[in-house]
Parts: sequence; C-alpha cells; structure tokens
Amino acid sequence: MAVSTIALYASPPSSVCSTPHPCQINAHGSCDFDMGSRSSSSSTASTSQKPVMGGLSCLFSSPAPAAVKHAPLSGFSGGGEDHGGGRGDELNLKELGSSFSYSPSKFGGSSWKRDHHSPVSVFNGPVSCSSTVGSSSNLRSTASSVRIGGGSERVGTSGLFDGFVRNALGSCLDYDSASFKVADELTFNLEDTFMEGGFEPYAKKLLLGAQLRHKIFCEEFVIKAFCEAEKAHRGQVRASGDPYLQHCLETAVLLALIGANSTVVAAGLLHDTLDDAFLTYDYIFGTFGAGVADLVEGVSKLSHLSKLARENNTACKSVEADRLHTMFLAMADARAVLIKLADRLHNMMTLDALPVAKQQRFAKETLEIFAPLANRLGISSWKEQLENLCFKHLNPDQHDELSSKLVDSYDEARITSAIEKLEQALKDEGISYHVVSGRHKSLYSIYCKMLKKKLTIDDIHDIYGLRLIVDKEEDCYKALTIVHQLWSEVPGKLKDYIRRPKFNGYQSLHTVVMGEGKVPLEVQIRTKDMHLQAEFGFAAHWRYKEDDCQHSSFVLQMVEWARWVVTWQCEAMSKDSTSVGYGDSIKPPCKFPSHVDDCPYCYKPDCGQDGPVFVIMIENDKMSVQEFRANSTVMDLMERAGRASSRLMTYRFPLKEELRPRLNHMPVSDPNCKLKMGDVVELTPAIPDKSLTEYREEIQRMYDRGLTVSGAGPTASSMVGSRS
Ligand SMILES: Nc1nc2c(ncn2[C@@H]2O[C@H](COP(=O)(O)OP(=O)(O)OP(=O)(O)O)[C@@H](O)[C@H]2O)c(=O)[nH]1
Ligand SMILES: Nc1ncnc2c1ncn2[C@@H]1O[C@H](COP(=O)(O)OP(=O)(O)OP(=O)(O)O)[C@@H](O)[C@H]1O
Repeated sequence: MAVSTIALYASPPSSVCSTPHPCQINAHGSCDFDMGSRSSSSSTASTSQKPVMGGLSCLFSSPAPAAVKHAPLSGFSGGGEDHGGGRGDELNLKELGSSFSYSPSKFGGSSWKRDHHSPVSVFNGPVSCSSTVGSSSNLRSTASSVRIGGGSERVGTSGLFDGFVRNALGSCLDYDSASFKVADELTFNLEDTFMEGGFEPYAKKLLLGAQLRHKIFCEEFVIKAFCEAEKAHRGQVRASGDPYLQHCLETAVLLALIGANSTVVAAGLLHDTLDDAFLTYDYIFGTFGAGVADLVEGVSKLSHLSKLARENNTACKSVEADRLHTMFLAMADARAVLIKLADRLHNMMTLDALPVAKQQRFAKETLEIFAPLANRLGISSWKEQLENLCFKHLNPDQHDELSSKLVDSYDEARITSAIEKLEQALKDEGISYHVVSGRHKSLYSIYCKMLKKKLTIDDIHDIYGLRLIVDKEEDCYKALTIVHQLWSEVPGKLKDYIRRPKFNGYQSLHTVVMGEGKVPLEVQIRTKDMHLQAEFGFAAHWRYKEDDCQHSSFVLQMVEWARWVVTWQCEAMSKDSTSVGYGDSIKPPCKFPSHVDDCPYCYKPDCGQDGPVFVIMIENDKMSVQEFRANSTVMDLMERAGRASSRLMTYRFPLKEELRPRLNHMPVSDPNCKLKMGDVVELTPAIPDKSLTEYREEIQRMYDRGLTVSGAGPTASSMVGSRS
C-alpha cells in the first residue's frame, strides 16, 4: 500500500468530532466558550443545567474501535474530597492562564491542526496525516499503514529494526472499538455523577469540549478519572483565574490527540492529584488500578526532579542536562515522561499569565530538558511546539523578526500539491513506493540552522521538504530522475548518501528543486531500511540533532526502548495500525516497560544491567547530577562527596561521618544500600553548619595543641602553662 503523508491535517481525523457544538472548536483545535462561573472556589452543585449529551454519537465520523481493557473501576465514588488548592510545586502553575483561546505560533508543530496524529513516525516525518495514493484529498493518519517487515523482509544488516517495528506496532493495543461508548450510552449515569459530585457547570462544559475533540473522553474510565480530578482540584484556580481542572483536561487532551490509550489519558487527568490535591497513591491504586497509579506517581517524581533542577539551574550545564535527560527516561516508564511532556506543553502554551521572570525560567528549563526529551522520544510535533514557545519567550525580538519574514511564505497547500504531483508521477512511471511525507520546517529549527551555519533565511533550502520512502535502492534513483523531471534541480545540492553513506551510516538521496512558485523544495529519497536507520538506528535523527555527541550504549539502548514504548502506546492506537494487518498474535518481545536480559531486541544486550546510575545529590542546598557505576552504594556517594569537599583538606579528618544522608527524603539506615536511577540523596551535616564550623575549629585547635604537647615535652608544658 502506498501512502502519502503531510505534516498537516486537511480534514479532521476520524476520531475527532467535527460537528459544531455549544462550545466552539477554534481554529487550533482547542475550545472557545464562555466559561460561565469562573469562581471555582464554590463547590455548590449546579443541577439546573442539563449536560448536553444527546446526539454526541453523531459527532464521531468513525466507526467504533474494538475492546478496551479497563483497569478496575471499583471504589470510584469513594474519597475525592473537596481538597483545597494549596499546591507547592511551581510547575503546577496555579498562576497559569487558560489555554482555551490559545493561538500558537503559525510556524512549526503547533501551527496547524494536527489532531490525533502519530507522534512517532516509523515511516513519516514528525507529524503527519496522509492519504492513500490516488485519493490524497482524503487525508487520514497513516504512519503505520506501511507494511513493514512482514516476516520475510529483513532490515539492515541485522534485521533488528524490522523486528522492532513489527513488535512495537503490533502490540499493546488496548484501545478497542467494541467497547467504545459515547457519553449518552454510558453504563453509569453521568448526570447523576455530576449531581452527586456537585459539579460546577464549567466542569460539564469542559468535559463536553474534550469529548468533541476526542472520543476517548466518552469512555467510562476516562470520565471517572475526569470526575476524580474535578473533585480533587475543586476550588483550585490558576493565575489567570481559570479552574485548575482545565489544565488537567488540556494535558489529557494533548495525550489523546497523539493517540495515547485510556490508561495514559486517565493518568494525564490525574497527574497533579498526588502533589497538589492530596490524593494518595493507594487511593488512586484502589480506584483506577496500578497502571494509572504508577503513572501518576512517576509524573510526580519527574515534577519534583524538574523543580529541583530548575531551582538550581542545573540544566544550564550540558553534562548535567544530558544526565537529566537520561535519568528521566530511565527512571520512569516512558509513558510518565509522555504525560510530563504534555503537562509542560500545556503550561508553556499558557505561560503568558506568569510574570516575565518566571516565564523565562520555565522557557529555559523547557528548552534544556523537555524539548530534548521530546526529541529523543521522537515526538516531533511536541518538540517543535515546545521549542517555538521557548523561542518566543526567550528571544522575542528574533522570534518576531523571523516570523514576520516567513509569514507570507508559509503555505501548507504547497506541500500538499507537491506530494500529489510526485505521487501521480510515480504512479505513471510504475514505481512502487511506501510513503511520501511532507513537512514544513519549524521556526525555531530555521533559526537554529541560520545561527549554526551562519546563513540568511534565503540560504535555507529545506523550509519545505518532501520525503519519499521506496522499497528498493534502484527505485531511489528512478524516483530521483522523476523528481528532476517534475521540478528544476538547484545545481550543487544533490547529495548521494546511498553510494557514499555518512560516517554514522546515514543513507539517503537528497536534492533541492525549485518547487511551485519558485520556492526551494528539499526532497529526500530512501528505502525503508535506510529510513529505519535514520529514525531508530545509529544515524537516528535525535542523535543527529544532538550533533551526534557520543552517548554510552546504555543511553542509546534506553532511548531506543523508550521510543518504542511510546510508539506502542500511541501510534498503535491509531486505527491505521490495525489496518496494517498486524494481528494480536504479535506481542512485544519483553515485558513492558523494559528489556529482559536476553531480549533479542535489546540495543546492546550486554549493557542492560551495567549501565550507569544517575543520582541527584544535594549538598549545602546545591544540587548536582552525579554519575555512578552500576551497583554503587550510598557510601560510595558519601565518599565522593567527602573527597570533593575543601573542608576535608582543611581539617584532615573524614567528613563523611559527619554527613547525615537522606535517601529520597528518608534517613539512611544502611549506607551500603544500592543507588538507583533517579534517587535523590541529601547530605546534611549532623549539626547545624555554624556550630559545626566552630566545633571543627575547636577540634582543630585541640588537635594542633595535642600534637604540640605530645611532640614537645616539657617546653610545651611550660608553654601551655605560661599561656594559662
Ligand atoms: N536521521 C538523520 N538525518 C540526517 C542525517 N544527516 C542529514 N540528515 C537529514 O538530511 C538533511 C540535510 O542534510 P544534508 O543534505 O547533509 O545537508 P547539510 O549539508 O547538512 O545542510 P543543508 O543542505 O543546508 O541542509 C537534514 O536536514 C536531515 O533531515 C543523519 O545523520 N541522520
Ligand atoms: N525533506 C524532508 N521531508 C520530510 N521530513 C523531513 C525532511 N527533512 C527533515 N524532515 C523531518 O522533519 C523533522 C524536523 O526536522 P528539522 O527541520 O528540525 O531538521 P532537519 O531538516 O532534519 O535538520 P537540519 O535542521 O539540520 O537541516 C524531523 O523529523 C525530520 O526527520
């Protein structure tokens, strides 16, 4: 099956509701409506307003998907007290504004409606929607609709990536159409729930708005999570005055739109309830099951580490930032990272309500930590949106200047029509292909390229880009001829990385042609084997974007695995992945979420258990990210701290005995306990610092005196005597 993709949606994807509703979906896929009561401090039940549920079923254009494996729902009605809003974590941004009328930059990932697309494109560019050949107006999500592997096909030299794709896409499908229900068909009565819960009308409106944007919000399990979040955050408002619940919902919507399943979406709704609403892990566990509880806990830990790093400006040091990226991915289920990214993306979208200094702090941390994480996970659309938003806050002048230069030249129709033209020509010539994708370079990516290569905007030739994936190497060259027949070639821009691969093994044909309106168009042509190398292998795009800096095999393996987890959890949710024909029989190679020791798909099977451990060390209120060998202990950390201390030099006796280590906020009873990825170790002096210093000075004096006494005999005695 041949497929074309473009980084925009020409029509709403099938799972996104398309019918107008009391709340209007705005041009950006978010929801504009009068919030009604914004005084979210009131918890009075509003029963006068009936929820607008009738007819929701007609809002979904797609047939129902197949079976949802829900976590247990027992205990739903318990707990969920009306907690106040005393949140401590800055990340929760009580002060943030509403995203409902958010109008992101026109450029880059956030600029066009891209609902429910795949975040990890095995065969696409970053974000895409697509059409089957010959009907490209009928756009649909397709990244995985290319037949991969198929048993006999082996990929690259090892077949490793073939296996990855097959296993990743064919597994973990717990989004199933048969059990999908629209809200008015729910087995529990939503109206009763709203009444019993004493919901504010705004909560109902929020839910309805989400249901219009994605059908997953009509699932019972997700609605229950919404209700729980509503109860937990009732009365909490953000700086803008918007209800805090809105942030939770928007985070969940972002996750739903990239195809996350109901467990992840529910955890997205509840992601702040541990820290900010005083729900307990046990309560979430009992109500929603371990899947959701573990994710919420994972997000909470990531939030704490992120806050620590932000307060200490840790990420400005590139080595420590790199360790943080690795730590975040290694310590938590990759899906928790996904939720944290969605949380941060929504916070960045609504940053305007914060004071400028805070905006900058968040933007800086986002650029240093979260955008690279999105890059590593292959979620290009989020990465682009995060980067563009950071760019806007950190370099507003450059941002405005560049966007004003580009505002007229951005034209999505140009990419669509170039794809159609190329597809038609390939068909006419009988060249089979897998996918044609297109993308518009993001504003921040253009800016970075200009800076890095000292170019002007006119020197950037890949603002518009097409990528063609074919089956065989010889077809790459045939397709290149066709491209050059369709559009005139820009001299000197042809690169044959197939015959002369890059040092990292990257293979592809690149050419630049003058497209429609005499605008340069970069075209990349490669086989699917080459493409898999370019996405997941040594030449992976995330590494290319990190300037191919040297990573340990541990990091490579870990990123690789995290990418596949995300692929399973999101891409496989899209209906197209089932149309690929991978049956339920294909299971992931290992137990989720990590490789087993002998997993044949492990990036480097021998490095799995021996990878380094990254630990946060807090000493004298300063945080650092330390790297230790596998199996290191708290004592190793204390010894390192002692060695690094200048006080040790002064006082000549080991400091470590004076340090009281706390591991993840608990006193350490056994210093030989092993360190784990993401552990936080605080080293505090046994007695307050000031008295400790005095105490040390006193000891030092005694020590010095003692030495003199013992070494000097009577003279010394008389000296001591004469002093007294
Ligand atoms: N995944 C991956 N993609 C690469 C790699 N090298 C190049 N690319 C892709 O190829 C595009 C252009 O690469 P080149 O043709 O070598 O261009 P260049 O000489 O670096 O600079 P420009 O022509 O200005 O883009 C990049 O924008 C990437 O999309 C790589 O190592 N891995
Ligand atoms: N010609 C193209 N067609 C389709 N997708 C592309 C094309 N070139 C790059 N991409 C994809 O677009 C996404 C964003 O890439 P981005 O524009 O930031 O960098 P790049 O073009 O790959 O690299 P550079 O900025 O160094 O030229 C990546 O997922 C990349 O693989």
